[in-house]
Amino acid sequence: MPEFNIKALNSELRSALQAKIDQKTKPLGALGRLEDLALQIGLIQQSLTLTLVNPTVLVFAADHGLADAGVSAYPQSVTAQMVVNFLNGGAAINVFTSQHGLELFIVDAGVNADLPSHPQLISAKIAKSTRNCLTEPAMTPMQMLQAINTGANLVQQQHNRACNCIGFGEMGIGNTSSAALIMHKLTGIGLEQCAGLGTGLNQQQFNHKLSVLQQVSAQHLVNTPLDALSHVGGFEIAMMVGAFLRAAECRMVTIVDGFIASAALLVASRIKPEVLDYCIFSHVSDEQGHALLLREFNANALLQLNMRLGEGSGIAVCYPLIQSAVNFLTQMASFSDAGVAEKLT
Ligand SMILES: O=C(O)c1ccc[n+]([C@@H]2O[C@H](COP(=O)([O-])O)[C@@H](O)[C@H]2O)c1
Ligand SMILES: Cc1cc2nc[nH]c2cc1C
Repeated sequence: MPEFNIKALNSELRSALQAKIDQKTKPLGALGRLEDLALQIGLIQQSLTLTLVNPTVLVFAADHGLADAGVSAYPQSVTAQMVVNFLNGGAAINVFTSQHGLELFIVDAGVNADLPSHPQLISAKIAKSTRNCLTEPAMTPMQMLQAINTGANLVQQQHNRACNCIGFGEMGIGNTSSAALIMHKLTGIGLEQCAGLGTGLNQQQFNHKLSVLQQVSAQHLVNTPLDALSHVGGFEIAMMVGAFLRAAECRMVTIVDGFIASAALLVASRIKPEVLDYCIFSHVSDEQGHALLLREFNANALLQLNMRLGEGSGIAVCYPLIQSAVNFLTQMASFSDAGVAEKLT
């Protein structure tokens, strides 16, 4: 496992940031959670002058052997088909990233198909799909480490081209099952609360998914977060673990998407709890386990839109709020600039 040198946010600038926020021409506290965001971003960037440079979404795509067990409403082939859709600009994440000026790259972490080369596609396939964890570990420890390293290196490349704000999306038929299993193994919360309807199972199909997940869980004794990741994870999830850790190490503003991304963050945070200091939680997904998982992080997501898409869509949709937080701190007049009288004491 690579070493990640992640510093917890230190509070040195907290009072100066708070003073700057309070001097803006508004009643004290009137920008609510935008003020909390500005403070967090200031502590991440160790500056009173916030910037968002080359904001980027990386979408990690991979297939899951467990999809063979009938745990999703869609066939495995949809993973590759959606990657092609991303490359053609036709998916929700394309629309929302271009709407808000975010860069978008798709990472082939382990899609079960040969994909065309494309300027937005990063080929980093570990294998064509994980193994079916109903019968064997999803990946070898070597594959897991390769995936973690790849995720970290891809974020490093973004950091090297001055990107200081990043989010991770995913695409992988069957990956709500992997995410639920990871959550269950690491938190002890019952599978019936971790699993959900994913891409849209009916009640009977959900019962089947739950019984498959119970069988999987009984097969794998795991003692560490990395054990859970290799036994029941996915290549896209493992890459996101490395990505979250490196983003925090590089002091990047890191935006968290939905249930699957949060399961990756759970693994990362069990390795380095300080990673959470760098995270902004974009939304609460409609996937059943997500609200409970957010509670594990003590997180209060910015949006509740009943979305359950993945792809990084929550990141793109909440990005303008983060921009507003940065912009009010950098562009609003202070009481003295504007000659506005301050609060009566
Ligand atoms: O991000 C979420 O919270 C989320 C919730 C439900 C489904 N998804 C997406 O749906 C796919 C996984 O669903 P499933 O049913 O195949 O496990 C995968 O491509 C995810 O991006 C994503
Ligand atoms: C069509 C489709 C699009 C998706 N995007 C993320 N997960 C997805 C799952 C499906 C099925």
